[in-house]
Amino acid sequence: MLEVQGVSKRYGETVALANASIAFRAGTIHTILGENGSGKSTLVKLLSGIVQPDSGTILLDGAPFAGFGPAAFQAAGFATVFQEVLIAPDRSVTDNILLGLDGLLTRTVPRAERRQRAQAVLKRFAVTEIPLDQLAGQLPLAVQQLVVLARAVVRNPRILILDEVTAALDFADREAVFAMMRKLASEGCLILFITHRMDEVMALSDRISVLRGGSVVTTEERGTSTASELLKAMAPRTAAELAHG
Ligand SMILES: Nc1ncnc2c1ncn2[C@@H]1O[C@H](COP(=O)(O)OP(=O)(O)OP(=O)(O)O)[C@@H](O)[C@H]1O
Repeated sequence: MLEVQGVSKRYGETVALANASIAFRAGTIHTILGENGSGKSTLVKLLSGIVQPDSGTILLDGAPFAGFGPAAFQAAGFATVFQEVLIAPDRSVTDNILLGLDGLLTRTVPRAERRQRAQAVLKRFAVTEIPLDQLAGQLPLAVQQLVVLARAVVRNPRILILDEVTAALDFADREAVFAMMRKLASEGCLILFITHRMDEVMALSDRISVLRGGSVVTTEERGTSTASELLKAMAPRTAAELAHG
């Protein structure tokens, strides 16, 4: 469904991605694992239309995807929730969620229906009650992250990219987000999941790719490697130091 083929990206002297290739499958939760600086964020930015590769190709449904810029990627069904909470602080929760939809639609849909749509999408995963009319900037950071997640989900994306989004959430909301991820995947959505937490990786992933120094070390099915084998693939030296105390 989605494939990156031989993708490279440098920032000056720094190689962020080096000839990286991963084939993703629809209807899976595909985790990207890697230490800080291994290229995860660069891959996320590439698949969000924010950075362009120096070389290599993105294939969507078997054809090279020529679009550039966030709007082109969104139109093709990609939705990304970034690690940094990108909220419009002076707009209501409802407005923030419906920012995910077409601008014209959000202006023409009556207020009551706008609230209903925002409520419906939040119900899919937020346990915390979120006041729809409150200015989003006044909410705690974890709640803001749920609002941003709702903005992505309201678009019914084919490809949902979640970059460290669960870190700030409390336990109940995190579990609810995981349940939603599983449900979306069962409906055919591809979910790219970026996390540092090995328990989440082992519990949720259908497939796992490990990045190291911008290269893809492995792409494998869940259960192929143990958590410590994955850690070793991510950071062989750290894993060896841990093993030898
Ligand atoms: N805009 C930039 N300018 C210069 N170097 C950059 C830029 N963005 C990323 N890099 C470098 O590229 C490499 C890969 O970074 P990237 O952010 O993709 O890694 P990451 O695995 O997402 O790390 P983190 O977990 O810290 O977000 C790093 O060495 C980083 O310092």
